[in-house]
Amino acid sequence: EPLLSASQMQHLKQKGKITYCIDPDWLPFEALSKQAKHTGISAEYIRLLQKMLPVPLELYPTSDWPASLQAAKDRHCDLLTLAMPTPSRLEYLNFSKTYLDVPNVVVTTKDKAFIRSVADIPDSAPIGIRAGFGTLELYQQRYPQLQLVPFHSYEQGLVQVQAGNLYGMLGNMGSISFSLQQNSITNLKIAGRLAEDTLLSLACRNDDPVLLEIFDTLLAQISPEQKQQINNHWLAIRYDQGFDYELFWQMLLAFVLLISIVSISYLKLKKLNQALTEANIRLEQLSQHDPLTGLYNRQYFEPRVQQALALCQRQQLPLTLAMMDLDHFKQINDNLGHNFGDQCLKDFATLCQSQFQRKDDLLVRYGGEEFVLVSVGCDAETMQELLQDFLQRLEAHQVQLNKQQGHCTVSIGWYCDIPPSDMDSETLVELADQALYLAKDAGRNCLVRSKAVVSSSPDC
Ligand SMILES: Nc1nc2c(ncn2[C@@H]2O[C@H](COP(=O)(O)OP(=O)(O)OP(=O)(O)O)[C@@H](O)[C@H]2O)c(=O)[nH]1
Repeated sequence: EPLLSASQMQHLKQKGKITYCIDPDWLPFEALSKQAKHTGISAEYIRLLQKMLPVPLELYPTSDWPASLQAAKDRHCDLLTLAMPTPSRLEYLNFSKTYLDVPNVVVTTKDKAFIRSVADIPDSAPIGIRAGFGTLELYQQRYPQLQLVPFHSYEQGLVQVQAGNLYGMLGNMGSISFSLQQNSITNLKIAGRLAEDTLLSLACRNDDPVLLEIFDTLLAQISPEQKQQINNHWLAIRYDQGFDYELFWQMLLAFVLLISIVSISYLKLKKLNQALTEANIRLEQLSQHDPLTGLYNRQYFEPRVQQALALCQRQQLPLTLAMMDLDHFKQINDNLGHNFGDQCLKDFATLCQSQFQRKDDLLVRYGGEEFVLVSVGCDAETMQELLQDFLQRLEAHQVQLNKQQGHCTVSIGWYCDIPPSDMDSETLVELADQALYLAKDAGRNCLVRSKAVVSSSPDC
């Protein structure tokens, strides 16, 4: 089926040819080459349209765009290839449906914020725009608050943006990108896309309404794929979205929030860990120490004495184990009260700690009023002196609680020797214990060394 009706065909044949005007300097959309040839996007559309027409499409060359508009007004040409419908143009032109839709963008220096709409352009900031184009008319009408400064070329405007005299330059993405590339401008950025696109149509002289019908029909024949191919050829210029400050701040805020949450959680966790560590230390303390005297308890003693024994056996060192039992402690309790008894135990422990201060000395509350000293490496002579001195210091010490006063003494059975390799800790304790009984038997407040159990008399 033919595209055009018989009457439309007849009309065209009567005309003989169709003349058109272009903007001779508006790449990538259209231009006249040095060889006076029509080039750019509209040239490709003209080629496609020509294939569907029975009569030639003929370029009517002009010196500039206003001259093309004037030529259309004067009916020197039947068509304008790419034009925006504006009220003034509608007086002498009809416009086809939009066949080219190009985003409008704003170019600024790189330090400016991202622009999403006209509202993001600061008040009274001068914005450059191409003079004589439909876009100027459109923005003047829609946004009277904008300080639009018309320029006769994009280049002139962009230079002013670079110089800081303009906040930005507004224009369609195709022309702007082309101008940036042509002039090798790299210190500007496309700061944002505006809501309104440049919608371009084919304009036909309005005294010949059949022309509009014909070109609307023919343009509808051009497939989206063909349009895409043309666009890809001329408009596929990658452009920098610019630095999105809004996104940057949002991301920074999110980052700060995240860091805060992590830090707070970390601090809470650290506090909990600290509390846990402290609780563990306390627990360990409790599990290893006697609460009344602060000395190690019997539970702690068992593995330690085995370690000390093994060490001395291995390294042939003298090992001391002194079993110390307070004398007549029941009587002290009975006569002066249980609290006074407690005070005696505490004072005993304090004196003991001050007497046996070596790093490896182990002092243990072994039972009620029974204590053990384990010491590694000290020879028997020195130990004898230390223990003897301790007996005297304890005897001389006055225990005081409230207004009560008293003294306590201790009996000590002690082992001090390089332990034989077959000796175990139970035997060691037993030897000291036996010596302690001898010390008790000998009248208390004295020392008995286990080795000398049989042969020597107590050292009381
Ligand atoms: N105040 C007080 N007394 C305790 C504690 N643990 C044990 N005792 C008492 O210590 C006394 C030990 O008495 P005994 O075993 O008869 O020994 P003793 O009276 O010291 O007699 P000898 O050891 O033979 O000199 C008992 O009366 C216990 O109640 C304690 O933590 N505090």
